[in-house]
Amino acid sequence: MPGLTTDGSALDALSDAVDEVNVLKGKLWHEEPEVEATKDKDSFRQYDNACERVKSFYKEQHEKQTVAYNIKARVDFKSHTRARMGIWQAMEMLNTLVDESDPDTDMSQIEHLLQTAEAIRRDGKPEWMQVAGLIHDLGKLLLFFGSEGQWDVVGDTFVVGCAFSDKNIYPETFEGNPDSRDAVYSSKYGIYEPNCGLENVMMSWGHDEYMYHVIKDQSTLPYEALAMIRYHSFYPWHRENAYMHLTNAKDMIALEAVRAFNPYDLYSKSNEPCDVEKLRPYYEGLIAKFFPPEIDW
Ligand SMILES: O[C@H]1[C@H](O)[C@@H](O)[C@H](O)[C@@H](O)[C@@H]1O
Ligand SMILES: [Fe+2]
Ligand SMILES: [Fe+2]
Repeated sequence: MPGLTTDGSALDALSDAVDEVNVLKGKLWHEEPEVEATKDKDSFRQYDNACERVKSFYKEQHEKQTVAYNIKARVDFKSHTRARMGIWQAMEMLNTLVDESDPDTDMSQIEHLLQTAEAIRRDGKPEWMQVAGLIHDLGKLLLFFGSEGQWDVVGDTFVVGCAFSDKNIYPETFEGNPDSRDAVYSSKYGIYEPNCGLENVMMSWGHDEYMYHVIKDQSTLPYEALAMIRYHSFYPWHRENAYMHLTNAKDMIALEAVRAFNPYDLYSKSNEPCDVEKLRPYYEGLIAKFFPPEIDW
């Protein structure tokens, strides 16, 4: 700040205050997530014995998510606004989608969003985190906004532009991706510098990345909420520790956030359906705290 002089003791006081805020924040959301699941937690994400629908989804996705496609998707995204509507309206619009990549839920998307948010709320987590749960999959609206299929909307995400990690689901299916035969794109660092930070890498295009770009300047949600949304499908990273050679110190904050969020997203899928109309007033109140009535999509 121009003209502001800070002596040593003012800096100490500031750093104490930051510590205090972190402790408070920590109490609120880093602590061990407690989420009930009505089935065994190890029975989620069983891809070896998943149905054909899931297997053929990933084969197609892994073959088609190339660097060239990802650049095109970002240019398309920036070139126009697809819709203007509020968050609740977006949730209703999404409701007709059946996610072909998901072995764990047959529920509608609005149910899944409310189940995630409700699990976070029951565990006493802050409002911004409940909102992150409520909206984290809204990027699947891409399907109604001219996506090429489900392969560029849903499923786990990974990095393009460098070697595909074998910690991805069905890693052998990347053989059909032309980038795996490109000398640069198939090397460990590819087009990236070591530890350049995830902000500087190109994630496979889909609902996480799209939703992050939609809300980053249109809501007052904190960085941790944006990270939860942007990386919630990046299982090879947040669950398997892959791609760490590209991450930096800031990403460790994102990682902590995504790991705190993940159990609510995954394990709430087995829970009882929610009463949408009963919950609506509560969540509309929360949405209004972080979003204007309508946003650009
Ligand atoms: O099946 C997918 C899963 O692989 C993703 O990681 C998740 O974010 C999607 O919402 C889901 O439905
Ligand atoms: Fe998702
Ligand atoms: Fe989800």
